[in-house]
Amino acid sequence: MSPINLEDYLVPGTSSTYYIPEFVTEDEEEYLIRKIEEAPQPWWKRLNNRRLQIWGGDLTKKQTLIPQDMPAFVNQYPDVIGRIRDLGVFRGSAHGEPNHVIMNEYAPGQGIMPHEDGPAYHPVVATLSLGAHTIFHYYQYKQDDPSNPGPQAPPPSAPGAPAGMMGAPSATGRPIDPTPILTLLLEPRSLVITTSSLYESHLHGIDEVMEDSFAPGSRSPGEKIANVNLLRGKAEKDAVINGGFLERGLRYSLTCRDVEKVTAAGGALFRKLRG
Ligand SMILES: O=C(O)CCC(=O)C(=O)O
Ligand SMILES: [Fe+2]
Repeated sequence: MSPINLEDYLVPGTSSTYYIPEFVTEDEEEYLIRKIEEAPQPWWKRLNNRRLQIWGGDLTKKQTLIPQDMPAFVNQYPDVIGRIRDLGVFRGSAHGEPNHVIMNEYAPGQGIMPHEDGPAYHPVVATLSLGAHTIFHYYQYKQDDPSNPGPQAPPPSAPGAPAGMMGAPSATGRPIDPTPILTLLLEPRSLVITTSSLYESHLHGIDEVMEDSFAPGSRSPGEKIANVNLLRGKAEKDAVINGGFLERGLRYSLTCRDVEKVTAAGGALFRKLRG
């Protein structure tokens, strides 16, 4: 693949969010999905509404990584980690490349509530989508505006916001504005890179829906899809431009980050214990 010029993939209307379609090929995607599905059962962690695997080690309560080797299918072939390093987006981070990956699995109807990724990480996340598309929303906290009606009276401009979310307090206890400030369509095989204030002071989430409609008046009307001109898939582009819809499928996301603090002995100890 020829070197990627990041600026060609800047999401319009943002200063530091990038969307790179076809970051891996269809063959690489198929291989990665096979490896994910072949993983031994104990690698999976089951949450209320989805399953995930954590690669690169566990975080302590003090937000320090106890490192473990990444599976070869992420840093050898097809070397997703190396390709992300070569983009240069982690140049200012402690290790210059991601050392930690949370791999989420979403069945249709599953998603993730708006949240922040938190302070353990250098404030950059690169997310590879595999298997199916999703719609990814960024949110801001409600402004401290005395004229703001507050959580009891959500603005009418938030059609179809997920139940339980309207003015819901976040993990930090601060109410969230339910109208997304930015919405992206993430195609399978694409990489999205979130940095700066969207990482540090905003939230992100995925609605729990079986399909995404782009019709006028829906939650993600076509004109709100900020990366429409960067999309590669014909079905995806047509749905967005013509106000159609896309059914959700089984999606995997590899969220790649750099944990700044790492214990020195962890990896060696782990390798010794494993023999
Ligand atoms: O699946 C995604 O694209 C997002 C996952 C996410 O936000 C997270 O793991 O923190
Ligand atoms: Fe997240």
